[in-house]
Amino acid sequence: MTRPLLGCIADDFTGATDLANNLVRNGMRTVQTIGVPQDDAAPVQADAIVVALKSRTIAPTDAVAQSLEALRWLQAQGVQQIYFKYCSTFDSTAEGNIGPVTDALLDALDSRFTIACPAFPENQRTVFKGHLFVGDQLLSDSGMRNHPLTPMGDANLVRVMQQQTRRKVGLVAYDVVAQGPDVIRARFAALQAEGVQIAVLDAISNADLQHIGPALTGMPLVTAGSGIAIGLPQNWQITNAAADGLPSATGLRAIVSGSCSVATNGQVLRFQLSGRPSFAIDPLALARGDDVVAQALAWAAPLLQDGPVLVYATAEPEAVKAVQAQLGVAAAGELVEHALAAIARSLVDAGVRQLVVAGGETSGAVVQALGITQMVIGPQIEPGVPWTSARSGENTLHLALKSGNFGSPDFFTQAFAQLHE
Ligand SMILES: Nc1ncnc2c1ncn2[C@@H]1O[C@H](COP(=O)(O)OP(=O)(O)OP(=O)(O)O)[C@@H](O)[C@H]1O
Ligand SMILES: O=C(O)[C@@H](O)C(=O)CO
Repeated sequence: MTRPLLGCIADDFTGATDLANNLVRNGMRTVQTIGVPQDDAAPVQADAIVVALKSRTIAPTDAVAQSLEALRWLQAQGVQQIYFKYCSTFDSTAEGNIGPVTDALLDALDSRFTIACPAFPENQRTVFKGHLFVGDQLLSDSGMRNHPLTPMGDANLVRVMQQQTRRKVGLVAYDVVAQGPDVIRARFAALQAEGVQIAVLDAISNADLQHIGPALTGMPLVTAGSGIAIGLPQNWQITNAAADGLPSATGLRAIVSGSCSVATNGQVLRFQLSGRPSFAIDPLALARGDDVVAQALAWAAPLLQDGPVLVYATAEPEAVKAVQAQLGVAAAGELVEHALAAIARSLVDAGVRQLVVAGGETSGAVVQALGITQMVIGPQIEPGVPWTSARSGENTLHLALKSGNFGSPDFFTQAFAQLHE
């Protein structure tokens, strides 16, 4: 029997598969659960467990409560280390939820020190002198400054984190990280002597992540994006080459996209330009009560044999703002998520077994509508996005949950080519 070593709490669903992907690629057999499993669920046989929550933008007290519930369940599984996964763009507000959840987990673990590091160099997220870069831009100059729910107007992570926590925040800067684990550990000790309990870490390459990993051995809580996971499996001497096996893919192919990020807008356009069929969801038609779900399915039915087909609500920022002005931000989001989730379920009823979903909130809604409770992580499609397999009722599905900002322009056309049938 395999005892899980690493227990992870992810604050959204695409972020959870992103983390699980990095663990699998580095040899850890990983199971992803949707929400906290019921008490009577069978013990998980894996090296790592990722509990996917939808807690990024909910009220801080709810995010804390859900994260503590996940912690208790992971502790009951016997894990040795807890990993709180947030976005590589540190998506949060002045209230949280990264700070409050970190504080609550440290308290519950009776621990006095952890790190904070969203670096994911393979996806162009780097941290230098405590500042987060997205590609060549500071976080605060990137598209994230206009995010509707978690606008990021400050790239200085020590300052951002300090606003959200009652603990003292410090920095382990690049010159230390570059010197390897022993020097990093010595800096942790020096910071603790100064009363620091949360250390932001610089990292600009995978080599840095490999330096950081061993310095985290035995630390009860790690808080990070998915990048830090790249350096952790070596701490348990795990090199499980068969970590990414999935069953053969079957059935029809579709994409459901509710992400309005720059990357997803480009991917939708590229899919359309390649001549593949697509169906746009109009949120105002949904609000009028039109049966858009039935219309989408009637459109898709004759096309599915020659799929993939794309059903999308993805739109440019001006169009989204216009809809939000009429319906309200939260109501528009929920309406579209609901519709896309119902469409995904109907597509599966119609025989779709290979499904790409774009957007974290959208993925959450779709996965819940499909009644999925666990996902097996398979091979990586592109950095941060693996194929997974999951049971939905009687069916086995292949699912790819794509974070809004991840993936090359050809992602929607390329993803299916990587599945073997
Ligand atoms: N045309 C639209 N008008 C208004 N809201 C929309 C529209 N299309 C999608 N939405 C909503 O926008 C939100 C997009 O969030 P989602 O998390 O799915 O994507 P994302 O933020 O790009 O992804 P990620 O969280 O992975 O970065 C959802 O709530 C979705 O329902
Ligand atoms: O870390 C990231 O950027 C992603 O896994 C994510 O969380 C997007 O929602």
